[in-house]
Amino acid sequence: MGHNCQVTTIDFAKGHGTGNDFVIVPDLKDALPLKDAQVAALCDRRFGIGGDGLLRVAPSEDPAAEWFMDYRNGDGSIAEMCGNGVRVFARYLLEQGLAEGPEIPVATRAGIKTVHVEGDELRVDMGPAEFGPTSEASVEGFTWAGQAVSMGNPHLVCHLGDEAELESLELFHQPRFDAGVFPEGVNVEFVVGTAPQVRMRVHERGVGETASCGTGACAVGAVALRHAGQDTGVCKVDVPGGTLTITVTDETLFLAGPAVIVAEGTFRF
Ligand SMILES: N[C@@H](CCC[C@H](N)C(=O)O)C(=O)O
Repeated sequence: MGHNCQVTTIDFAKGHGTGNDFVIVPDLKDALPLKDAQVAALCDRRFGIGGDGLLRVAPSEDPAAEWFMDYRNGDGSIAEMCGNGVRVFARYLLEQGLAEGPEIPVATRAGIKTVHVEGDELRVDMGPAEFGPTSEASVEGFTWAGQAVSMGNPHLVCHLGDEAELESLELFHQPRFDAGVFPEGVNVEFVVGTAPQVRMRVHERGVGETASCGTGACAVGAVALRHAGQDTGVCKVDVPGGTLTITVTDETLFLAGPAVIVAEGTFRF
C-alpha cells in the first residue's frame, strides 16, 4: 500500500470467468486487511473499479497450498467459496509467476481446491455437491420449488417451466427464501432444460444478478444429472456470460471454464 499526500493507493488487477468479474488485490505479505467498506468501494461500478467480488491474494497458512484466496462479495461480505473466482485466482498466480501449472492448489475457506490448467480452460476439483432439503424461492409473487445444495457455500436450485419464464425473470432484488433453511442467506439459481445441457440465471448473495456463478453452475449441474437419474456424468451449464462444464464422478465434482485477466492498475482510496 502506498501513502502520498493523504492518498492511499493499492495495486490491483481485474479478471473474469464467463463474465463473473473480480478485483484482484495482491497482498503477498498479508499486510492489507480490507474492511467491508473498502471492498465495496473497490467493487463499485461507478465510483470504483467494478466487480462482482474481490480476490485478495494472501499467503496460505496451510502447508498444502502456497496462496490463500480471500474471497469477498461485492458488498464486502465474506463467502466460503467462489468457483469462478478460484479459476481467475489461479490464472493470476500463473501470469504473475507465483505458481506453476499444471496443478495449482489454492487454500480457500472451503478447504484446498486444486486447479488444473488445461490451455484456455481451468478445471477445479470442487469436492462433491452436498444435497440439502427441498425449499422454495419467490420473486414478485411467483414461487418455485427448489433443491438446496452446498458447494461450501449455499445454493437453491429452482427449475422453471420454459425459456420465456427464465427470460422474463426480474432479478433486481434478492429472491425470497426460507431463512430457517438458509440462515446465512443463499445464492438462487433459476434453470431450464435437462442434462446434458441446461441454462441458468443466478441471483448471488452479497452481489445481485451476475453473468455467471461457478459454484451455482456446480449445484445446477449436480441437480440436473440427478434429475436425469445419473450419479455421474457431464453437464454443460449455459450462463449469460458463457458456458461452464460440470463433471460429476463417484468421488468429486469438477468445474471447468475459462478465466482471463483483463487489466492491471493502481487504485486511490
Ligand atoms: N460467483 C461465485 C460465488 C461467490 C459467492 C457467493 N456470492 C456467496 O455469497 O456464496 C462463484 O463463481 O462461485
